[in-house]
Amino acid sequence: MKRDTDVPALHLENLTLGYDRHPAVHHLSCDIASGALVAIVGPNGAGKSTLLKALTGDLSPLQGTFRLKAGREGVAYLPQQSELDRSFPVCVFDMVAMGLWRDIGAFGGLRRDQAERVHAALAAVGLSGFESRQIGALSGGQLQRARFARMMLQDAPLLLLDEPFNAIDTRTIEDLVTIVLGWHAEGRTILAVLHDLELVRRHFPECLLLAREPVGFGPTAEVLTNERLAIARRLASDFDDAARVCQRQPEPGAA
Ligand SMILES: Nc1ncnc2c1ncn2[C@@H]1O[C@H](COP(=O)(O)OP(=O)(O)OP(=O)(O)O)[C@@H](O)[C@H]1O
Repeated sequence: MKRDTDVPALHLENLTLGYDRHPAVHHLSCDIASGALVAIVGPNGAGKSTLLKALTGDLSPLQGTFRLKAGREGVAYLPQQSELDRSFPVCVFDMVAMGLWRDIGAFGGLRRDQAERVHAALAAVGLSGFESRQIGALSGGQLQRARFARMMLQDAPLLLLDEPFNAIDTRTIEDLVTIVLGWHAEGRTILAVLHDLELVRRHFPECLLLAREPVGFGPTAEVLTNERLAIARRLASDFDDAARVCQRQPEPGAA
């Protein structure tokens, strides 16, 4: 009989994704084990954000399928930071409390224990004392800490992080990496789009190298070789953005 731990957190089968019928990611097949800590790496335009968007349900596959062990409601997604994040007239406490929306509903008030959870999440990311600050008045690093606190409260088994350390100073990156490693130690499954290969080699045991198609998936040291990185760069630069949906089948043994 299959044990629960044998079921992958994420099963991708010949997944092809794109916009307006133009493919952006081709023929991606792999199983991500429950509790895995996986970096998604690849050149600009490789399809990394597109993959995360599909996993959140924002984008329907052009071909192929994927299966989430925890279902859609078990996914927490941290998109790339944008100016839009700062434009809402909301204070840090209320923004972080949104991580509890499944428990409290759109218009519910916070119980005392829920408010304590918000304070605890703020403390865990080093933002105690910032509760009543408007989010538009936070630095980029502070805002990212608040977004991590909100994600913490979502308490999801599958976490998708899109460039979580982009434009963040070294000290903040260290603190946020520690939080990610804590989530991993709790048994959550984590997929993070990253560009800093040294950081990936130091902290992420597994890696998916993407260049519109999978170039490698597995232990980071085996995937991030000079040879594979060169293949990824070449594939990304050769890609025809105007191509129609590709009919080519995946090569045997490809990720
Ligand atoms: N909303 C969209 N509509 C049309 N094309 C899009 C859209 N979003 C992304 N694309 C295209 O899909 C391809 C993959 O983009 P994606 O953002 O997934 O790449 P990425 O690997 O995340 O890149 P980066 O490292 O630069 O963030 C690119 O050619 C991009 O122009």
